[in-house]
Formats: sequence, C-alpha cells, structure tokens
Amino acid sequence: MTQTIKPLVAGNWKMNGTRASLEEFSRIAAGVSADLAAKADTMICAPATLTALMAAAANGTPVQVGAQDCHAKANGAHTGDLAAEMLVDAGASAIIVGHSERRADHGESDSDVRAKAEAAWRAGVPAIICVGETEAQRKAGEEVAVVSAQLAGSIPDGATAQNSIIAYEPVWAIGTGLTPTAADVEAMHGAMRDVLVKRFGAEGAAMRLLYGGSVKPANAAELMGVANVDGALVGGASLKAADFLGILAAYA
Ligand SMILES: O=C[C@H](O)COP(=O)(O)O
Repeated sequence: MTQTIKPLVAGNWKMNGTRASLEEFSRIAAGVSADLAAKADTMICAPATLTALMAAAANGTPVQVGAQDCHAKANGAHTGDLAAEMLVDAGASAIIVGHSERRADHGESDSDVRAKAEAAWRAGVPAIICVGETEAQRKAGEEVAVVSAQLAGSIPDGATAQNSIIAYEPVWAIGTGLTPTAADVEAMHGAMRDVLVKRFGAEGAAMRLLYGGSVKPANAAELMGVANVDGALVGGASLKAADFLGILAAYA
C-alpha cells in the first residue's frame, strides 16, 4: 500500500443541487472533524451554479470545493462553457476532467481531456483525471489496455503528484450499485501505478489514485483498504451527509 499518500475523498454532485442543498453541504462540512481532516482530504465537486456559494459555506472548514469540468481555453466565444480560471475564481480548488459521463454525453476524447487538464494547471489547480473501461471492454478482458491507453492520452506531460489526481471509475460501476471485487481493483490500481511510475517516476509513485463507482458506507472500508487506492470519487452517496460521512469513516 502507498502509505505515505494522504487520501482524498471527493464527492461529485454531478447535475444535482440547488441553493437549498447547501444545507446538506454544511452538514457534511460540520461532520469532518479535525482528526479526520488530518487523515484524509475531503472535497465536494459542485455544480457550477453552486461553486461560489459552496466555497463560501466551506470557508473555515476542512472541506474543499471542486468543479466538474472546464473548457480548455481561458476565455473567448464559447457560449455556455466555463474556463478553469472562472471556476477557480468562484472558489474551485480542483477540477474533474474526463469523467465518463462527459466522454459519453459530449464525445470528449483523450486529447480533449488532456487539454482540459492543462487548463486546470494553467488556472493553478490540480486536475482530477478520470479513466475507466465499459462493461463490454471488461468482459472482453481489455480493461487494463483500455485504461492504460486513456492514461497515456489523457494525462499531459509534466504531470506531478501535486497537479494531477487520477480517478479510476469503471463505467459499469457508476450509479449501478455494482463494484469490482477488491482483487480486481487491486489489479487495476497496481497496473495504473506501474504505468504512472514508468512515465513520471517518483511523481507517478506519489500520485493519488482514487477509486469511483458505487462507493457506499458499506463497501468503503474494503475498497479504501486496497493497495494503491488513495481515496474515492463518490457520486450518489456524496449527496447525503450521512452517506458521505459514512464513507469517510473508513479513515476514522
Ligand atoms: O464521479 C463519481 C462517479 O461517477 C461515481 O458515481 P456513483 O458513486 O454514483 O456510482
């Protein structure tokens, strides 16, 4: 296990939440004790409409606020899009890029994801770069090859443990209640670590590798205890303080 890496448990609220949901966020923030914060970093990646409000609510708490996507460019005629700089200005301290829902819904390629990761760096925050195979790819035994290719194409040169966090999210495990076995997660995260060390050396060895896909309080301790799993990217269970704090209890 990569014991020296401080884990990160990041929630991804996806397209959920209005101003009324800030109460739930405040319950999350209130539940992260100083003791827990010393053991694991915590973050909620807000919908863009809530970034600034959530960042204000997070002020003085250990919980960071992240964003879920950004445009590759810093400004310009891109109606409806948001630059990384704008999200950081609103209070985001990290930006998810390449989530499988973006790849599927918006046709984002590895090179698009790479450009967005560079945009996050340009804005001064780490990119949370997502990869993961589909069910068909896993059934075909292609999962390591698929994820390795995504890592090669989506992570820019110059990635460090400070500017990049990698999230492995098998597409078939997202929102389904299905998870890979601990042995499957260990095999994948080990393979990812090898790829990262080969390309980035000590920085790759120190990079945080998150697991995402149906992480719940009931399975968090097992999944977070797997070698080379340095935290989680949590979707549905991050919307409820009790569930998110239940996942964090894996680090208590
Ligand atoms: O970004 C989070 C992942 O897509 C996981 O979502 P989930 O926890 O609802 O399965």
